Amino acid sequence: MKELQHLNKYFLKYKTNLLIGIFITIIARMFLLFTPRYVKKIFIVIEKYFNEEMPIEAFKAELLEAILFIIGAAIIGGILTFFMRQYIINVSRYIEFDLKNEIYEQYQKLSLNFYKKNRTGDLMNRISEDVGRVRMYAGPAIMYSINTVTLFVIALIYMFEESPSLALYTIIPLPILSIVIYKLSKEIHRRSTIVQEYLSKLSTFTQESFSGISVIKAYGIEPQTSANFSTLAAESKEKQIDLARVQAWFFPMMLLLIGVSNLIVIYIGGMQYINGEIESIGTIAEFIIYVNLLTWPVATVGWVTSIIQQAEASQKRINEFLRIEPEIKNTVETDTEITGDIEFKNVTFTYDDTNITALKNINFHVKEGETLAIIGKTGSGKSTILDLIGRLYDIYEGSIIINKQEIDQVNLSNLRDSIGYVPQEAFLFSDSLKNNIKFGKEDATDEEVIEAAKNAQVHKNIIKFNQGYDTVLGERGITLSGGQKQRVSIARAIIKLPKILLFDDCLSAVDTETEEKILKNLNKITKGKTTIIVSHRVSSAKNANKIIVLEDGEIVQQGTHDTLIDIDGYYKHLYLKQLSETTSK
Ligand SMILES: Nc1ncnc2c1ncn2[C@@H]1O[C@H](COP(=O)(O)OP(=O)(O)OP(=O)(O)O)[C@@H](O)[C@H]1O
Repeated sequence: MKELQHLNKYFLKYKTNLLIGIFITIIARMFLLFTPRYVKKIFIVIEKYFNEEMPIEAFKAELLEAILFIIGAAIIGGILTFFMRQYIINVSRYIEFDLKNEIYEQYQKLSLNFYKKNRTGDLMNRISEDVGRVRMYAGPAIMYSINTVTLFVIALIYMFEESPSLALYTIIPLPILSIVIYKLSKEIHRRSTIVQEYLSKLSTFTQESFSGISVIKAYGIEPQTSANFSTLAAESKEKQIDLARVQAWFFPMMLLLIGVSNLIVIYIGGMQYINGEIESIGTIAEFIIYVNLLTWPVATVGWVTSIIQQAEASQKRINEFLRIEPEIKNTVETDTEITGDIEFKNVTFTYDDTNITALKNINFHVKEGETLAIIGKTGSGKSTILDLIGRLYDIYEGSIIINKQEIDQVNLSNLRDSIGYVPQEAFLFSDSLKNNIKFGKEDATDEEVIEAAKNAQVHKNIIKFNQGYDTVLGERGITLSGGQKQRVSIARAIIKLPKILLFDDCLSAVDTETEEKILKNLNKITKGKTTIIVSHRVSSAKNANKIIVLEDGEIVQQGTHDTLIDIDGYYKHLYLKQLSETTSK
């Protein structure tokens, strides 16, 4: 229960609703327990009438009174049960909502490293399945526990008042029932976890085959994919059948134990009646109702125990995430005005998960409004430089100076707000094109969206779609070509008119002619803004104020286009190669 203490703050938050719910539960159970007593009363009245100890009028009046009481208690009990669920189950839904938000907020705070170390499925499970299990504790488990305790205490008092020995015999099978249900619930949970795993395997498999359908078709491997699917589906079916087999035991076991309890009451009660130890046969009827009323609550003791165990395990997993301190923290509360002056001083950076030293002793300085181009082979560390400027990772060797201040002394949200970043792999949301562009600036007008799209050379493509800017993109923008996606992504970054623009090889999928046009537009837009362009093409770099060439994480050349084409090295090589490619076309 230690882990579940995390929920106490929520119980405290919703204490009023919870207390009302508990109060209503107690009252509702009291009404429910009127019934057996009045059933006994009816038996006594009937016995008296047949023994001619009561006149017919009195008999009718007493009978009517007892029946009305039973009906009244059932109606009131029913209404109260409705409100009991309304209060307690609703509290569990509020807690579920709060907990989901708490986890989601924590996810947003955590750095990229966290996402690399944890699988997406795991992250999703914590917020859906684990929270779902915890909710079962916060709602049903609490409700059924109060229900059981109240019912049990009141019924036991009534039963011991009537006949202590019969009461004792009646409750003997109940703990056995509880244990059996507990064992069954545990086994059901174990098997349903396996079923759940198979269901996620199946959905991952189908999702991947749908996303990769073009590859599957191109390679003609549909029969193989279908066979793999059938195997997985067959295994999943077996697990479902395993689960159904244990579940099928649940009700027969309950019925068996209720039957045994009823027999005990009838047998022992009958003997006691014959021996004159109990005054009326009505007592036996009363006890039979108690047994039936108590069976379900007692069975829930086992069920609730297993719910609490599952909730504890789930909350433990949730707490593990909630306790993680974000690696990248904002330590500056006051606003920092970002001008766009960026300097790297002896920066060496190693990714701690792969131990790859992506940058070695990097030094450069881009002044406000300047353009820096970074050229280099794949894996040379270009993207890493951009990630460090956005402080997606912290460095431990050297320093990154923004606005003449160490990067960790700059207000993190100000820094990120002032960056327009175009990643290497454009990611578009399943939303309209307009909203995808406005993502960079929520309050942008339609004119601003169009202007940004024009500058990114994608406006003409967009207006060709039937719904223009309102065209909704499928998952990851599958309806757009690679080059179109890149340009929408550029429009998203430039609509913000940020102080710093970071382009990570984002023109790789557009032809050189369009690249030329975009670069020309960018020239206008990026006036006064610090721009860093990562590219494999000399055409993207040639107009930059500074060019650095990276190799294996080190700067091997730096200068301007004019100086670098005169020096023998990677840049000149690339320039001549790309020049000959253009002229041979
Ligand atoms: N998130 C990461 N975690 C661990 N290692 C990484 C990560 N990102 C990059 N690396 C490693 O760091 C090195 C530099 O990668 P980086 O992406 O910066 O290169 P790049 O020059 O941008 O390459 P490309 O032109 O192919 O995009 C590579 O060896 C890469 O495997």
